[in-house]
This record gives sequence, structure tokens and C-alpha cells, in this order.
Amino acid sequence: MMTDVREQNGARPGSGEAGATEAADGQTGTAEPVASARITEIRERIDEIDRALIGLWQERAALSREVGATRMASGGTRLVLSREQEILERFRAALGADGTSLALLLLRAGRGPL
Ligand SMILES: C=C(O[C@@H]1C=C(C(=O)O)C=C[C@H]1O)C(=O)O
Repeated sequence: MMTDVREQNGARPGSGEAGATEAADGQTGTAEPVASARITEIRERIDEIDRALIGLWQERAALSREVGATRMASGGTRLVLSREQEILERFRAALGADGTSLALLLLRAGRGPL
């Protein structure tokens, strides 16, 4: 089945339907030069943040795996659910329901699925 993908302005990407706006704005989503320049600038910082988040995500997962391996090698448990609850609550308190979802993904990235 064909899915009808449209940009925010209602045009199908690449269809030429958007006319001047899509042709002139490059990838910022606006043809207005000041707004477009500001968006490009902001996006540079967004890209930096994304790189940092990815690096931190990978570092956290590696550390979590190391804790698990160290604990199991010493006869301990794979998981410590009270610690996981503490982390879930930290993210929920700071970010709400999305924080809980994010923390569940973070935990899974380290110790694997429950
Ligand atoms: C990393 C640990 O092991 C597991 C993974 C956790 C985590 O990724 O934060 C938390 C609790 C444990 O189930 C730990 O106990 O600190």
C-alpha cells in the first residue's frame, strides 16, 4: 500500500508541489533567509547534542554491562531491581512519563532485556 508522505507544508517531498518554498529553502523548511540561517545555526548545536547523547548512551551501556559481569563473576545477581526503581524514579521525576520510557530503554541497553 502507498503511504502518502507530506512535508509540514502539505507538499509531497520531491513532487515539486511545494513550488518556491521547497526549491529555495534547502533543507531548513523555510525560504526566509534570516529564519533559515538561524535554523542552520541551531541545528549545529542540536547535532552536537545528539553526538554527545549517543556517546553517553554507549558509555553508560558499557559501564552497566561491566557492573553486571563483575557482579555475576563474584556470585551476585544479574539485576538489582531496587537500583533500577531508583533510576526509573529519577527519570520520571525529571521528565515525566517520557522519562520513564527513556529510562527503560537505557536500562535495557546495558543489562539487556528482562
Ligand atoms: C549497572 C547495574 O546493574 C543493573 C543495571 C542497571 C543500570 O543499567 O543502571 C541498574 C541495576 C541493575 O539491574 C547496577 O547494579 O548498578
